[in-house]
Amino acid sequence: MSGLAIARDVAALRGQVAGWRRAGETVGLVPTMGALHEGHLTLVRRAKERCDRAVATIFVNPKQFDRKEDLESYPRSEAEDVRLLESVGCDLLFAPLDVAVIYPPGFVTRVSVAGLSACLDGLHRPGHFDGVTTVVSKLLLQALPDVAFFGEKDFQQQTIVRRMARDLDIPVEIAAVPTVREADGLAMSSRNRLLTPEQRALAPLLARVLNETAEAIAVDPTAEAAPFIAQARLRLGRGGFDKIDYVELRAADDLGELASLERPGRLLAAAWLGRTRLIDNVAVG
Ligand SMILES: Nc1ncnc2c1ncn2[C@@H]1O[C@H](COP(=O)(O)OP(=O)(O)OP(=O)(O)O)[C@@H](O)[C@H]1O
Ligand SMILES: CC(C)(CO)[C@@H](O)C(=O)[O-]
Ligand code: BAL
Repeated sequence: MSGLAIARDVAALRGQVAGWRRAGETVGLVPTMGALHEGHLTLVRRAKERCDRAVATIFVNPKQFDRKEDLESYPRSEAEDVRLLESVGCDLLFAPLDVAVIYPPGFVTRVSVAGLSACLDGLHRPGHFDGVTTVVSKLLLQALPDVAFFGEKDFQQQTIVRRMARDLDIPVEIAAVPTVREADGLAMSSRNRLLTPEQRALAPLLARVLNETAEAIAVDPTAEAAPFIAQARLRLGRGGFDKIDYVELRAADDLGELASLERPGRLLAAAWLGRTRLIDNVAVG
Protein backbone atom coordinates (compact mmCIF):
# COMPACT_ATOMS: atom_id res chain seq x y z
CA MET A 1 0.00 0.00 0.00
CA SER A 2 1.33 3.44 -0.93
CA GLY A 3 2.17 5.93 1.84
CA LEU A 4 2.23 8.83 -0.61
CA ALA A 5 -0.49 11.44 -0.07
CA ILE A 6 -1.14 14.08 -2.74
CA ALA A 7 -2.01 17.69 -1.91
CA ARG A 8 -3.49 19.79 -4.70
CA ASP A 9 -3.83 23.08 -2.84
CA VAL A 10 -1.91 25.11 -0.27
CA ALA A 11 -4.35 24.41 2.59
CA ALA A 12 -3.90 20.65 2.18
CA LEU A 13 -0.10 21.00 2.06
CA ARG A 14 -0.04 23.29 5.12
CA GLY A 15 -2.45 21.11 7.08
CA GLN A 16 -0.46 17.92 6.53
CA VAL A 17 2.97 19.44 7.28
CA ALA A 18 1.70 21.38 10.32
CA GLY A 19 0.19 18.14 11.69
CA TRP A 20 3.53 16.33 11.42
CA ARG A 21 5.38 19.19 13.05
CA ARG A 22 2.86 19.39 15.90
CA ALA A 23 3.50 15.69 16.50
CA GLY A 24 7.21 16.45 16.86
CA GLU A 25 8.25 15.13 13.43
CA THR A 26 10.79 16.95 11.23
CA VAL A 27 9.99 17.66 7.59
CA GLY A 28 12.25 17.86 4.51
CA LEU A 29 11.07 19.60 1.33
CA VAL A 30 12.22 18.78 -2.21
CA PRO A 31 10.99 21.33 -4.75
CA THR A 32 10.98 20.09 -8.38
CA MET A 33 9.39 20.70 -11.74
CA GLY A 34 8.64 16.99 -12.24
CA ALA A 35 9.81 14.58 -14.98
CA LEU A 36 11.70 12.97 -12.14
CA HIS A 37 14.97 11.10 -12.44
CA GLU A 38 17.57 9.60 -10.12
CA GLY A 39 18.89 13.10 -9.24
CA HIS A 40 15.52 14.09 -7.81
CA LEU A 41 15.12 10.73 -6.08
CA THR A 42 18.49 11.21 -4.40
CA LEU A 43 17.20 14.52 -2.98
CA VAL A 44 14.13 12.71 -1.60
CA ARG A 45 16.33 9.98 -0.10
CA ARG A 46 18.48 12.67 1.59
CA ALA A 47 15.28 14.26 2.93
CA LYS A 48 14.19 10.89 4.36
CA GLU A 49 17.62 10.34 5.92
CA ARG A 50 17.70 13.76 7.58
CA CYS A 51 14.01 14.21 8.43
CA ASP A 52 11.07 12.10 9.62
CA ARG A 53 8.96 13.11 6.61
CA ALA A 54 9.78 13.94 3.00
CA VAL A 55 7.59 16.25 0.93
CA ALA A 56 8.17 16.70 -2.82
CA THR A 57 6.62 19.45 -4.91
CA ILE A 58 5.97 19.36 -8.65
CA PHE A 59 5.14 22.67 -10.29
CA VAL A 60 6.33 23.75 -13.72
CA ASN A 61 6.74 27.41 -12.79
CA PRO A 62 5.91 29.64 -15.78
CA LYS A 63 7.60 32.66 -14.15
CA GLN A 64 11.07 31.16 -14.46
CA PHE A 65 10.88 30.35 -18.18
CA ASP A 66 12.33 33.08 -20.38
CA ARG A 67 11.32 31.25 -23.59
CA LYS A 68 7.76 30.13 -24.42
CA GLU A 69 9.10 27.15 -26.38
CA ASP A 70 11.06 25.94 -23.34
CA LEU A 71 7.94 26.07 -21.15
CA GLU A 72 5.80 24.28 -23.74
CA SER A 73 8.35 21.52 -24.40
CA TYR A 74 9.21 20.99 -20.71
CA PRO A 75 8.67 17.24 -20.05
CA ARG A 76 5.67 16.29 -17.90
CA SER A 77 5.03 12.79 -16.53
CA GLU A 78 3.03 12.96 -13.29
CA ALA A 79 1.82 9.34 -13.18
CA GLU A 80 5.38 8.03 -13.50
CA ASP A 81 6.60 10.68 -11.02
CA VAL A 82 4.08 9.45 -8.43
CA ARG A 83 5.30 5.88 -8.89
CA LEU A 84 8.95 6.96 -8.44
CA LEU A 85 8.18 9.03 -5.34
CA GLU A 86 6.35 6.05 -3.82
CA SER A 87 9.39 3.85 -4.54
CA VAL A 88 11.64 6.06 -2.35
CA GLY A 89 9.17 6.44 0.50
CA CYS A 90 8.16 10.06 -0.11
CA ASP A 91 5.31 10.95 2.27
CA LEU A 92 3.58 13.80 0.48
CA LEU A 93 3.49 15.27 -3.01
CA PHE A 94 2.29 18.85 -3.50
CA ALA A 95 1.28 19.10 -7.16
CA PRO A 96 -1.09 21.96 -7.99
CA LEU A 97 -3.34 21.18 -10.97
CA ASP A 98 -3.61 24.82 -11.96
CA VAL A 99 -1.08 27.67 -12.11
CA ALA A 100 -3.64 29.83 -10.23
CA VAL A 101 -3.06 27.74 -7.08
CA ILE A 102 0.40 29.35 -6.90
CA TYR A 103 -0.36 32.61 -8.72
CA PRO A 104 -4.00 33.54 -8.08
CA PRO A 105 -5.52 36.36 -10.15
CA GLY A 106 -4.02 39.69 -9.06
CA PHE A 107 -0.67 38.20 -8.00
CA VAL A 108 1.96 40.96 -8.42
CA THR A 109 4.77 40.24 -5.96
CA ARG A 110 8.29 39.40 -7.07
CA VAL A 111 11.16 38.16 -4.91
CA SER A 112 14.54 39.13 -6.35
CA VAL A 113 18.10 38.48 -5.11
CA ALA A 114 20.27 41.27 -6.53
CA GLY A 115 23.69 40.62 -7.99
CA LEU A 116 23.82 36.85 -7.81
CA SER A 117 20.75 36.60 -10.08
CA ALA A 118 22.25 38.80 -12.78
CA CYS A 119 25.32 36.76 -13.73
CA LEU A 120 25.90 33.37 -15.43
CA ASP A 121 22.49 31.75 -16.03
CA GLY A 122 20.74 34.98 -14.99
CA LEU A 123 22.48 36.88 -17.77
CA HIS A 124 21.44 34.33 -20.38
CA ARG A 125 17.92 33.69 -19.04
CA PRO A 126 16.60 37.16 -18.15
CA GLY A 127 14.16 37.08 -15.23
CA HIS A 128 14.80 33.37 -14.62
CA PHE A 129 16.07 33.63 -11.06
CA ASP A 130 13.39 36.14 -10.04
CA GLY A 131 10.90 33.47 -11.11
CA VAL A 132 12.78 30.85 -9.11
CA THR A 133 13.08 32.94 -5.93
CA THR A 134 9.45 34.05 -6.16
CA VAL A 135 8.17 30.48 -6.34
CA VAL A 136 10.69 28.99 -3.88
CA SER A 137 9.91 31.66 -1.25
CA LYS A 138 6.23 30.77 -1.62
CA LEU A 139 6.88 27.02 -1.39
CA LEU A 140 9.08 27.46 1.71
CA LEU A 141 6.49 29.64 3.43
CA GLN A 142 3.60 27.40 2.38
CA ALA A 143 5.19 24.20 3.69
CA LEU A 144 7.49 25.63 6.40
CA PRO A 145 9.71 22.53 6.43
CA ASP A 146 12.77 22.14 8.65
CA VAL A 147 15.13 21.57 5.71
CA ALA A 148 14.77 22.17 1.94
CA PHE A 149 17.00 20.21 -0.46
CA PHE A 150 18.50 21.58 -3.68
CA GLY A 151 20.86 19.95 -6.18
CA GLU A 152 24.35 21.24 -6.94
CA LYS A 153 23.64 20.62 -10.62
CA ASP A 154 21.88 23.98 -10.38
CA PHE A 155 24.73 25.46 -8.33
CA GLN A 156 23.82 29.10 -8.88
CA GLN A 157 20.20 28.36 -7.98
CA GLN A 158 21.01 26.77 -4.61
CA THR A 159 23.39 29.64 -3.81
CA ILE A 160 20.68 32.23 -4.58
CA VAL A 161 18.02 30.33 -2.63
CA ARG A 162 20.29 30.11 0.42
CA ARG A 163 20.94 33.89 0.25
CA MET A 164 17.21 34.56 -0.12
CA ALA A 165 16.24 32.41 2.88
CA ARG A 166 18.87 34.14 4.98
CA ASP A 167 17.95 37.67 3.85
CA LEU A 168 14.23 37.10 4.45
CA ASP A 169 14.68 35.22 7.75
CA ILE A 170 12.80 32.23 6.37
CA PRO A 171 13.40 29.66 9.14
CA VAL A 172 14.39 26.79 6.85
CA GLU A 173 17.83 25.21 6.39
CA ILE A 174 18.87 25.07 2.73
CA ALA A 175 20.79 21.83 2.09
CA ALA A 176 22.86 21.16 -1.05
CA VAL A 177 23.07 17.69 -2.61
CA PRO A 178 25.97 16.75 -4.97
CA THR A 179 25.18 16.31 -8.67
CA VAL A 180 24.01 12.82 -9.65
CA ARG A 181 25.46 11.69 -12.99
CA GLU A 182 24.84 9.08 -15.67
CA ALA A 183 27.52 6.39 -16.04
CA ASP A 184 29.17 8.46 -18.80
CA GLY A 185 29.37 11.56 -16.60
CA LEU A 186 26.42 13.52 -18.00
CA ALA A 187 24.62 15.37 -15.19
CA MET A 188 21.10 14.00 -14.89
CA SER A 189 18.49 16.53 -15.97
CA SER A 190 14.85 16.40 -17.00
CA ARG A 191 15.79 18.16 -20.23
CA ASN A 192 18.15 15.29 -21.20
CA ARG A 193 15.11 13.39 -22.43
CA LEU A 194 14.65 16.06 -25.12
CA LEU A 195 18.04 15.16 -26.68
CA THR A 196 18.15 13.16 -29.93
CA PRO A 197 20.30 9.98 -29.76
CA GLU A 198 23.08 11.84 -31.63
CA GLN A 199 22.95 14.77 -29.19
CA ARG A 200 22.83 12.39 -26.21
CA ALA A 201 26.06 10.79 -27.47
CA LEU A 202 27.77 14.22 -27.58
CA ALA A 203 26.40 15.50 -24.25
CA PRO A 204 28.93 13.89 -21.80
CA LEU A 205 31.66 16.06 -23.34
CA LEU A 206 30.39 18.96 -21.21
CA ALA A 207 31.26 17.21 -17.93
CA ARG A 208 34.51 15.80 -19.35
CA VAL A 209 35.74 19.22 -20.50
CA LEU A 210 34.75 20.86 -17.20
CA ASN A 211 36.54 18.20 -15.16
CA GLU A 212 39.72 18.32 -17.25
CA THR A 213 39.73 22.14 -17.25
CA ALA A 214 39.21 22.24 -13.47
CA GLU A 215 42.12 19.84 -13.00
CA ALA A 216 44.36 21.94 -15.23
CA ILE A 217 43.47 25.15 -13.36
CA ALA A 218 44.00 23.49 -9.96
CA VAL A 219 47.61 22.53 -10.83
CA ASP A 220 48.61 26.20 -10.45
CA PRO A 221 45.84 28.32 -8.92
CA THR A 222 47.95 31.48 -9.34
CA ALA A 223 48.16 31.07 -13.14
CA GLU A 224 45.83 32.96 -15.46
CA ALA A 225 42.66 30.86 -15.98
CA ALA A 226 41.55 32.58 -19.19
CA PRO A 227 43.58 30.40 -21.62
CA PHE A 228 42.19 27.20 -20.04
CA ILE A 229 38.67 28.55 -20.34
CA ALA A 230 39.20 29.59 -23.97
CA GLN A 231 40.46 26.07 -24.67
CA ALA A 232 37.39 24.56 -22.97
CA ARG A 233 35.06 26.64 -25.16
CA LEU A 234 36.99 25.55 -28.24
CA ARG A 235 36.73 21.86 -27.30
CA LEU A 236 32.98 22.12 -26.72
CA GLY A 237 32.48 23.85 -30.07
CA ARG A 238 34.61 21.28 -31.92
CA GLY A 239 32.84 18.48 -30.04
CA GLY A 240 29.47 19.41 -31.51
CA PHE A 241 27.94 21.92 -29.08
CA ASP A 242 26.04 24.46 -31.16
CA LYS A 243 26.37 27.44 -28.84
CA ILE A 244 28.25 28.06 -25.60
CA ASP A 245 26.53 30.57 -23.30
CA TYR A 246 29.37 30.64 -20.79
CA VAL A 247 32.26 28.78 -19.24
CA GLU A 248 33.24 30.71 -16.11
CA LEU A 249 35.39 30.28 -13.05
CA ARG A 250 33.91 31.63 -9.82
CA ALA A 251 34.99 31.68 -6.20
CA ALA A 252 33.03 29.54 -3.80
CA ASP A 253 33.60 31.30 -0.52
CA ASP A 254 32.74 29.75 2.81
CA LEU A 255 29.08 30.65 2.34
CA GLY A 256 29.08 28.72 -0.93
CA GLU A 257 28.41 31.96 -2.76
CA LEU A 258 29.67 32.93 -6.18
CA ALA A 259 31.45 35.94 -4.76
CA SER A 260 34.28 36.96 -7.04
CA LEU A 261 36.60 35.87 -9.78
CA GLU A 262 39.67 36.22 -7.60
CA ARG A 263 39.80 32.79 -5.97
CA PRO A 264 39.18 29.47 -7.75
CA GLY A 265 36.23 27.51 -6.47
CA ARG A 266 33.72 26.48 -9.09
CA LEU A 267 33.82 26.09 -12.85
CA LEU A 268 30.37 26.52 -14.37
CA ALA A 269 29.09 26.18 -17.93
CA ALA A 270 25.97 26.30 -20.06
CA ALA A 271 25.90 25.11 -23.66
CA TRP A 272 23.37 24.14 -26.29
CA LEU A 273 22.88 20.95 -28.27
CA GLY A 274 20.34 21.98 -30.90
CA ARG A 275 17.37 23.45 -29.02
CA THR A 276 18.32 21.90 -25.68
CA ARG A 277 20.38 23.87 -23.19
CA LEU A 278 22.56 21.92 -20.73
CA ILE A 279 24.24 23.28 -17.59
CA ASP A 280 26.90 21.74 -15.40
CA ASN A 281 29.56 22.71 -12.85
CA VAL A 282 32.47 21.14 -11.00
CA ALA A 283 34.64 22.08 -8.02
CA VAL A 284 38.13 23.45 -8.72
CA GLY A 285 40.97 22.56 -6.39
N1 LIG B 1 21.54 15.45 -11.55
C1 LIG B 1 21.10 16.02 -10.43
N2 LIG B 1 21.74 15.82 -9.28
C2 LIG B 1 21.32 16.42 -8.14
N3 LIG B 1 20.26 17.23 -8.07
C3 LIG B 1 19.59 17.45 -9.20
C4 LIG B 1 19.96 16.87 -10.44
N4 LIG B 1 19.10 17.28 -11.39
C5 LIG B 1 18.21 18.09 -10.78
N5 LIG B 1 18.51 18.20 -9.47
C6 LIG B 1 17.83 19.04 -8.51
O1 LIG B 1 16.47 18.71 -8.43
C7 LIG B 1 15.71 19.87 -8.12
C8 LIG B 1 14.62 20.03 -9.13
O2 LIG B 1 15.20 20.25 -10.39
P1 LIG B 1 14.38 20.27 -11.74
O3 LIG B 1 13.01 19.75 -11.50
O4 LIG B 1 14.58 21.56 -12.45
O5 LIG B 1 15.10 19.13 -12.54
P2 LIG B 1 16.24 19.19 -13.55
O6 LIG B 1 16.62 17.82 -13.86
O7 LIG B 1 17.25 20.19 -13.03
O8 LIG B 1 15.55 19.71 -14.82
P3 LIG B 1 16.00 20.78 -15.83
O9 LIG B 1 17.41 21.22 -15.53
O10 LIG B 1 15.87 20.12 -17.13
O11 LIG B 1 14.99 21.85 -15.50
C9 LIG B 1 16.70 21.05 -8.13
O12 LIG B 1 17.11 21.32 -6.81
C10 LIG B 1 17.83 20.48 -8.94
O13 LIG B 1 19.08 21.10 -8.67
C1 LIG C 1 13.61 24.98 -7.53
C2 LIG C 1 12.55 24.87 -8.63
C3 LIG C 1 11.64 23.69 -8.34
C4 LIG C 1 11.69 26.13 -8.60
O1 LIG C 1 10.71 26.08 -9.58
C5 LIG C 1 13.20 24.74 -10.01
O2 LIG C 1 13.95 25.85 -10.33
C6 LIG C 1 13.97 23.47 -10.16
O3 LIG C 1 13.33 22.46 -10.39
O4 LIG C 1 15.21 23.48 -10.03
N1 BAL D 1 16.62 23.17 -13.01
C1 BAL D 1 16.41 24.59 -12.97
C2 BAL D 1 15.08 24.97 -13.48
C3 BAL D 1 15.08 25.52 -14.84
O1 BAL D 1 15.96 25.20 -15.66
O2 BAL D 1 14.17 26.28 -15.14
